[in-house]
Parts: sequence; C-alpha cells; structure tokens
Amino acid sequence: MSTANQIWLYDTTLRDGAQQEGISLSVEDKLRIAQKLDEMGIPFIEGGWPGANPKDVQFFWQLKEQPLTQAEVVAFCFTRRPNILAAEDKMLQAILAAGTRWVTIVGKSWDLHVTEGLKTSLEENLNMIRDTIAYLRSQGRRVIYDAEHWFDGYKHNPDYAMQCLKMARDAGAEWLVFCDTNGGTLPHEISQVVKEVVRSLLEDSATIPQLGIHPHNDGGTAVANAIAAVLEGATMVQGTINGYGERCGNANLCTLIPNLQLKLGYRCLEDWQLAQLTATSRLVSEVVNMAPNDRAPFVGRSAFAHKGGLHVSAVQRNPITYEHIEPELVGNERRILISEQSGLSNVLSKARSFGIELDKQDATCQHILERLKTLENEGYQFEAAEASFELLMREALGQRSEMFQVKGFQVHCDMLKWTDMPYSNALATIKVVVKGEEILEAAEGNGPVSALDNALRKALAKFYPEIANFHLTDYKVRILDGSSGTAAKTRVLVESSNGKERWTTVGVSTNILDASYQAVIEGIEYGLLLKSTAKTAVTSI
Ligand SMILES: CC(=O)SCCNC(=O)CCNC(=O)[C@H](O)C(C)(C)COP(=O)(O)OP(=O)(O)OC[C@H]1O[C@@H](n2cnc3c(N)ncnc32)[C@H](O)[C@@H]1OP(=O)(O)O
Ligand SMILES: CC(=O)C(=O)O
Repeated sequence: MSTANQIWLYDTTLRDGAQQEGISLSVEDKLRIAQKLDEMGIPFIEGGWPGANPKDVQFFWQLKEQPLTQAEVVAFCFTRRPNILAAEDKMLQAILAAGTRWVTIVGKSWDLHVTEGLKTSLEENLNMIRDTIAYLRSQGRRVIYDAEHWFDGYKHNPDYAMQCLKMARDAGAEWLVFCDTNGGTLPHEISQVVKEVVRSLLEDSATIPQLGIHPHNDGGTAVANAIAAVLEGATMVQGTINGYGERCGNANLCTLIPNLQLKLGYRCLEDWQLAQLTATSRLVSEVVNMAPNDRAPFVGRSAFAHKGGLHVSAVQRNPITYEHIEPELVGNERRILISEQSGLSNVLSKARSFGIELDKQDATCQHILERLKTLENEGYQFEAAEASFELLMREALGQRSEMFQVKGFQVHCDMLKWTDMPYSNALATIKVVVKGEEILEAAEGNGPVSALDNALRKALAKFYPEIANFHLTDYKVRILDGSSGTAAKTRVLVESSNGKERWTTVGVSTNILDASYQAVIEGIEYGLLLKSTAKTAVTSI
C-alpha cells in the first residue's frame, strides 16, 4: 500500500465495542471478529484488556496458537496505579504476558479526573504516564498513547493537558491519540484543538509524533469529528464496526472508512478490501447478536434501496442520479422496492428480477401497478413480501397456474392449564383439490397457524414431495388500525424456506387467522413455483 495520504485504521470493536450495553463476546466470538478484520486488512486490532477479565487473557493466548495474517493485535491497559513502581503493577505484567508487539496505554489528561477520579496529585499522574510508557518501552513494546478526555481536559486546563501529552511523547509513545471520551465535542472544536496542539508540539520539536483520534458518538458527530481531526493531520482513526461502543458508541468505521477513502482521497484499505465492508458489518452484527441497522450509511440494506417511482426511473437511466457512490465499492447492492410509492419503472425492474420481460406500453403493466396500489391501500405491504408480488404479477400475466385449490378449513384451539404453564394445542382440518383429486386432511400444531400449515403440507405431500423441505422461518403480525379494536385489520408476513432459499408472503384481513392463512398458502405456492421453474428465490440463504 502506498503511504501517501495513508490512514492507519485501528479497530476497537473487541474492547470499546464490547463495552456497549447488550454485547457480551465469548473468546470464540472475539477470534471470529478478529479474523474477519484481519482479512479485511485492518492494520491495528485492539484485542481487549488482558488482566481485566479471564476471557481477554485467554483471547491473547489463543492468538498465539492461531496468529493473524497481517494485523497487529494490540493489548490495552491504563497507566500504573499511583505511588507504585510500574514493574510492580499487576496490570502491566498482564499486558506484557499477552505478548503483543504493540500496546495501547490510556492516561488522564483532564486535571479534574486526576484529582477526583484517581485521587492523586497532578504531578503523580505525569509520573504515572512517564513510568508506564518508559517501562513498556524497556520491555521491547511499541506504545500507542490514548489521551483520555483529551478535548475536555484541554478546554479546562490546556497547559496541564499539554504537559501530559508531551510526557507521553518524551517517554517513547509512537502515537498520540486524542480521545473524545465523553463524546460531546463538535467538529469545529476538534479542528481548532488539534490545530493548536500541532502548533504547540512543533514549538519544541521539528517533527511531531504520529497523531490519532478516538471519538465517541454522544453528540452524534463521532464520524465528523474523526474526519475533522484527519483534516488537521491525524493519521490514525480509532473506531468500531457498526459504531458499537460505550453509551452511544464509537466512530463507526463502516461510515468513516468509505468517507475517508472515496470522498476525501485518503488510503485506508485496498479496493478489494473495501469491498468487504458490508459483509464485515453484517458478520459482526451477527456475532454480537444485534440486528443490523438497515439504514446504516454505505453498508445498510436500505443504503442503496430505491422506493419512489421517480428515483427508480432515474436511477435506471443513470445510477448517479440518486446514489452518492457505486454500492459495489463497499460490497453493497442496489435494490428496487415495490410499494404504493412505485411507478411503472419499479414494476418493470422487479419483473426483470423475476425473469419476466415486460413492456412499459403494455396495458398489463399499468394494471399490475394499479392492483399493487389498491392492495397497499388495503394494508398489504409488498416491499417486504416480494414473493407475493411475484405471484400477483404472474396472475396478471396469466402465468399463475393453479397448483392446488383450498376448498375450506377449520381450526380448533384448546388452551389448557394443567400446571402453572398454560399449554395450547390446535387441530386443523383442511379440504384441498389437487390435480382433480379432493383431499381431506387433519394435523395438529402448537398454535392455529402451525396446525393449518401442517395440515396443508400433509395434504399436498403426495403430489409435491419437495414440500417436506419447506419450513415457516418467521411470522410477523402488525395491527394496522389499532383504534378499531377487534375489528382492526391485521397484516401478517410469513417467511418460508426450503433450506436453500427464503421468501416472504403477505396476508391482510380483519381476522388474524385468515390473514395468516393467506400468507401461509402463498408461501407454499411460491415454494412450489420455485421448484417447478427452477428459478432463484428472493433471498438465498
Ligand atoms: C475511557 C475508557 O473506556 S478506558 C476503558 C474502560 N474499560 C473498562 O473499564 C472495562 C474493563 N475494566 C475492568 O475490568 C475494571 O474496571 C479494572 C479491572 C480495569 C479495574 O477494576 P478495579 O480495580 O476493581 O477498579 P474500578 O473498576 O473500580 O476502577 C477504578 C480504579 O481505576 C483507577 N484508574 C482509573 N483510571 C486510571 C488510570 N488511567 N491509570 C491508573 N489507574 C486508573 C482508579 O483510580 C480506581 O482505583 P482505586 O479503586 O484504587 O481508587
Ligand atoms: C480510550 C477510550 O476508550 C476513551 O477515552 O474513550
């Protein structure tokens, strides 16, 4: 990688990211994330705080057995405790035992934290910074110095903050990183402070150490703050995947990296590595067990999703009309949504994705659009149920052959209370005509929808054996006009799978069973359509 305009990425998902409420990582989770970040080309991965908990100790041991390919894994720790020798501090022994080449030391910059948090003198804090870094250097470690509460400290007492920073530099830290620990600083303040600090550092040395930034997102400006620091000369950015972190999180690397590289011309990653950003974001959200943010810039599912008819029409003529970058650059993809906001362009585009060629002049196209808008007005939502939309389209085109016909069904539900735990059991009977034969079938389930699904699948199994692989994988219910009480309309979205692919269907009714039934039946029909046409479903697993 060329070093001109290079930015050194420092990922702290495994340490600061793990400080987010709701995240708890196992050693295996940490290893999986570290391997992905390594593969993506992140040069510094902060692995955790060895000595703070057994998992972090174990993580560094495991890495000795399965080393990463290119990344430096960094061990994190604070300065020695007041009034002891650095060599006697158990925490510093623990980070030495972690065996990394690089360590990050966090130290106080704000006088208030020294006197009220550490309960020590300003002078002793300076000694703690000096002794810790000098000791680690004497043990062959390279040191990154995270100046905690840098901006707040500098605002309150710039002289003391600068003494701390220069102490870290003089003791041998190779990077000085400005932390906006409380996350409330604004971009223009970041620019001003970094500018003043650079000037001050140049007063007593012709060269300045490498500078970094570690912003938190309490004011919602962490990414903008990181950019502001970079524009003033910082060359390391510390952040996390998906912005996870203490309180409101850290600078989101998934937003920051593409802005730096694609908008500002800095070099963070090779192009092929940048194209792994979306996959990395999704893998990390899966490992930490947090739903991905669909609206995340660059990597969210909706980041390049076009809904409005005008947008779709223009984007198909030239994508730059409504896209700020090419989605593929960050490994994302363009999506065309279908809804009441659609125009003919959406319908044509969706048809193409279903393998159907339509002509805009064809009256059927207009008919499909009108039917879509009417149904959406009744409460259907096709954006999330593309399988139902494909069935609607095929019906309009005379391409929806009848695979079975449901003549009627009954569901009987029991709510039993044998013990403290209520127990529900449902029995469904269904009459279906398949290929001219009338079938009457019954099946049980733990609720009415599963009983109905089981009965229908049982009735069809003889004719369509592939049905044995179909499963209901998700079931979502939404009350559409809650003020109408039990007369309210219900929308049901059902996700089905055949083990290889997933698809979603929708049903709407004032009767929740009827809405579920519509969605379940279309789900089965769509699965059979997939098999009969050997086409690919809406989402591959
Ligand atoms: C800004 C940041 O995000 S820094 C990273 C923060 N991350 C974490 O805190 C997660 C991991 N932390 C832990 O597991 C624990 O807090 C530990 C193991 C580090 C410390 O645990 P404990 O010894 O029980 O102390 P506690 O958690 O109450 O922290 C306060 C102590 O840290 C000391 N301390 C705080 N900052 C520093 C510092 N920069 N240098 C030295 N000591 C410090 C305080 O003086 C206080 O010491 P005292 O109890 O002797 O008065
Ligand atoms: C070091 C760190 O996590 C902070 O100051 O926010």
